[in-house]
Amino acid sequence: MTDNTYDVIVIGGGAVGEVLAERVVKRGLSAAIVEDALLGGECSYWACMPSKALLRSGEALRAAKTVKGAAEAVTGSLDVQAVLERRNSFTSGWDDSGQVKWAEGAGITVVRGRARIDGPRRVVVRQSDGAGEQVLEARHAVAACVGSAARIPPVPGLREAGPWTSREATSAKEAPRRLAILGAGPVGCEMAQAWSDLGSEVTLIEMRDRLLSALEPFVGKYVAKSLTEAGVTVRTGTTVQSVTKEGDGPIHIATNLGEVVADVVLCACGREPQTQDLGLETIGLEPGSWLDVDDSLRVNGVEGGWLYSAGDANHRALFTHQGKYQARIAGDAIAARARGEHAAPVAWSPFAATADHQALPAVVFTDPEVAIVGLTEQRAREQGMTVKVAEYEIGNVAGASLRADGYTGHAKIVVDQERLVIVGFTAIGPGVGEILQAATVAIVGEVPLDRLWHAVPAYPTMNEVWLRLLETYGL
Ligand SMILES: Cc1cc2nc3c(=O)[nH]c(=O)nc-3n(C[C@H](O)[C@H](O)[C@H](O)COP(=O)(O)OP(=O)(O)OC[C@H]3O[C@@H](n4cnc5c(N)ncnc54)[C@H](O)[C@@H]3O)c2cc1C
Ligand SMILES: NC(=O)c1ccc[n+]([C@@H]2O[C@H](COP(=O)([O-])OP(=O)(O)OC[C@H]3O[C@@H](n4cnc5c(N)ncnc54)[C@H](O)[C@@H]3O)[C@@H](O)[C@H]2O)c1
Repeated sequence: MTDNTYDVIVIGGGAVGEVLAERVVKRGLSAAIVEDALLGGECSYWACMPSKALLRSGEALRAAKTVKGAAEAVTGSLDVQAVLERRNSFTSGWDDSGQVKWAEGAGITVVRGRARIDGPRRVVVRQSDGAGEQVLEARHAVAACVGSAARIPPVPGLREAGPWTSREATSAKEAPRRLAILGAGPVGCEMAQAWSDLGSEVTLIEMRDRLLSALEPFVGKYVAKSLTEAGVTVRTGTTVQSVTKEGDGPIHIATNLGEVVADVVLCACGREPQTQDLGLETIGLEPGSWLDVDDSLRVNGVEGGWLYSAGDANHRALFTHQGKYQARIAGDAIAARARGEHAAPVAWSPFAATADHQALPAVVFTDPEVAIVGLTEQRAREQGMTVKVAEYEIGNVAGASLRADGYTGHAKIVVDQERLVIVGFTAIGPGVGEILQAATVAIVGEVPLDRLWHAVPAYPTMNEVWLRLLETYGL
């Protein structure tokens, strides 16, 4: 045993790596996190937190405008500088010393540098301070929580135009005059909302025929309508052919439906793995690939089963909350196996991230926001389920009409006809993120509809949509 031996070595100190390290330490193991950049990762500095901070002020302003009495008091517009300063406070000015203090307080060793795997249970770190290389050994497990990076599609001229990725879009210090966004997934739609609120002329370009195309079709229509009303130019079914930028001049984006001119182009076209230089070839895995894991987050195809991966790096569910859930599951599985237990990843046991498959919740923070958990109707049918759906206009419930004059929103449940349980829930409307957990509990708990009928929503809250959905379904 040397000083550089730990029970568990976590590569990547994003939100997910931090939770995994904390979990194993709480279970009595020693742990080191190797982090190359800022401890806290993407979510804290370039993703969830700064993006939501950029969005919140506009949402609050609009919310006040939808309540008569309060609306009359809104006489100004957003203070852009104040919004950006508030965003900066959420990223602690891109300083991770608070996170390092937390980790050390939790009993985790933080090693600064770029890590690569060098054969079984061995990690070599190129130290950030230039001091050379350090070799770490793991007694029980290495967990690769290395996250993901923005994907730049192979469009001629795009890279040369110096596009923004989500990193620049969440950390920019001023609003571009004209912003073109490629891709209308969660990143593209949220950033269109945020920078439009902050004064940019935004054009949102999506190659598919609707926004947020992985979700129920009504979602994309609502978001397109609200973004258009906010002044965003929405172009769906649009293929980018080439991008040209000459000197300091504007960027010209040639598409199948004409040209878009912008000062900045943001690539919001999905994510790619960060495993090119992780040393995967030393253990028989393919560099540059997502890490394929079983339900206990153990990487498949590694002899001895000592390598785990949680969070974006395994490409199961690219959300902070779900990555942290995986980290808790992986941490418990590692600790149990270190005690000599089998820790079989049986569905819904402490050692299986079962919710990744059946109950993945998410909120897209456009205005109105989108809340989803479980399967869409189409996905459920593709999985061979016989389903019946119920839909309801949320504005008809008293709680929603009190919340905003002219509240507009829509909700849908997907019910498995064999088991008579809800397998999917989607809602769009102001504040729907706050009613999502009820759906998650119903799906995870596989609560039978005839029992759910007795879960009475308090009046007058937006939760009453649950009663209306069940009535529309036929109860
Ligand atoms: C704009 C945007 C907004 C988002 N908003 C939300 C949201 O509102 N809610 C939500 O749930 N999700 C959101 N997400 C997704 C969320 O950010 C990710 O799912 C989450 O950050 C993944 O966490 P992670 O720990 O797996 O990876 P990361 O946060 O990427 O952390 C990985 C860490 O590993 C380090 N690293 C990588 N390779 C090495 C190496 N070889 N050696 C040492 N260190 C290494 C990196 O420096 C990094 O710090 C958003 C994503 C984006 C892009
Ligand atoms: N609120 C949240 O929880 C939140 C917010 C942002 C991101 N995220 C996470 O981050 C991940 C990445 O988000 P994302 O939006 O970058 O990826 P995504 O894969 O969800 O969406 C990318 C979009 O870009 C489109 N696209 C791809 N290439 C294109 C091209 N050349 N031209 C035009 N359109 C193109 C795709 O059709 C798709 O609609 C998501 O999977 C999500 O899990 C979550």
